[in-house]
Amino acid sequence: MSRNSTIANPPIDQPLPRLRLGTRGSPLALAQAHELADRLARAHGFAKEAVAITIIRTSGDMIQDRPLSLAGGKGLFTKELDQALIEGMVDLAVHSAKDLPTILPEDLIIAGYLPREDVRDVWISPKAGHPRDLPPGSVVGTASLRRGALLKRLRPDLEVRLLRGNVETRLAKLAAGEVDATLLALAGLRRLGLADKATQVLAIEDFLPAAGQGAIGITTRRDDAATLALLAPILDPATHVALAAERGFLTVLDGSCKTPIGAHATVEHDQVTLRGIVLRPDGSEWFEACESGPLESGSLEAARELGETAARAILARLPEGFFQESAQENAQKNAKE
Ligand SMILES: NCc1[nH]cc(CCC(=O)O)c1CC(=O)O
Repeated sequence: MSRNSTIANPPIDQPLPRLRLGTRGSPLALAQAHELADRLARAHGFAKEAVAITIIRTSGDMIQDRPLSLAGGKGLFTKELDQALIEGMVDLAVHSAKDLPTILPEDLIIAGYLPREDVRDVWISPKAGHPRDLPPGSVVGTASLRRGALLKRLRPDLEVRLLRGNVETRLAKLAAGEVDATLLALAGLRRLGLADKATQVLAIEDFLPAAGQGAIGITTRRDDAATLALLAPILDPATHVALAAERGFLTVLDGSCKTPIGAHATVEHDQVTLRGIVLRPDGSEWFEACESGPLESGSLEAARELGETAARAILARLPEGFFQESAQENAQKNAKE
């Protein structure tokens, strides 16, 4: 660049805030990162390019051959992102809230969540419009213990098989006839522009979603006031309250991904309502709870306690040895495959 051109073209842009955003590299993670970057840029009137998206590969992305519940469970999608934040390589990280562990490293916090997408699961099958209509003995692929157990609750005769990979990979395996049907989150399909692949959106009563499903969570360093201030206008308080309740529920029960657990909280008419369920992996037995309480202003703590109360109501009713049996059942089933 010659000296002349520099003089002729003085910088006219405002200095851009440089935010480095860490994300996994899957198409869904990238779609979520772009959604966050767009919202930040719109809220502050700066160019989207001011948010530098940095892809970070996580252990969860590398393990493809076994269920993540056997590979260490929660944290596999976040550990490397956490490290990048702590080391100051990135200023914020974006996650599917569903994949965020209940405990974060001391230096990090969940700054909040974007407004939640539809929380429901969908059914995808060329063979039947609903799980009820699938021929006896058909094979359904899923990597989710929760979806497998909820499905077996409705249809004990179906075979549930492990189906891993990102959303597109799973759809390709279904199209290739590896399984007769699969279940996915509507939110993920929407973000990928693939919502038309859904055969049927499943009722929340039959398929209670995973804690955090449909929400995008953002983590930052606890002491990074500048990043937290930039995020404030785009975060959704109602989603944060609902997620606090769902995560409270999960924390008391089991964060290890070895038990099928569903949790869904809503915030309406100044009330928080949480429904939770714990099932045996084969869907033969289940335990439910529902808790409601007033929404006090800024009451993340109250919401978390509500979730914990619901979880304790279930814990009190679980047969002795429930979690060990569940983990064993899970391990045996996977050993057979
Ligand atoms: N574990 C993978 C994952 N994490 C978040 C979503 C969907 C998007 C969301 O729930 O926000 C998915 C795929 C799926 O469950 O279909």
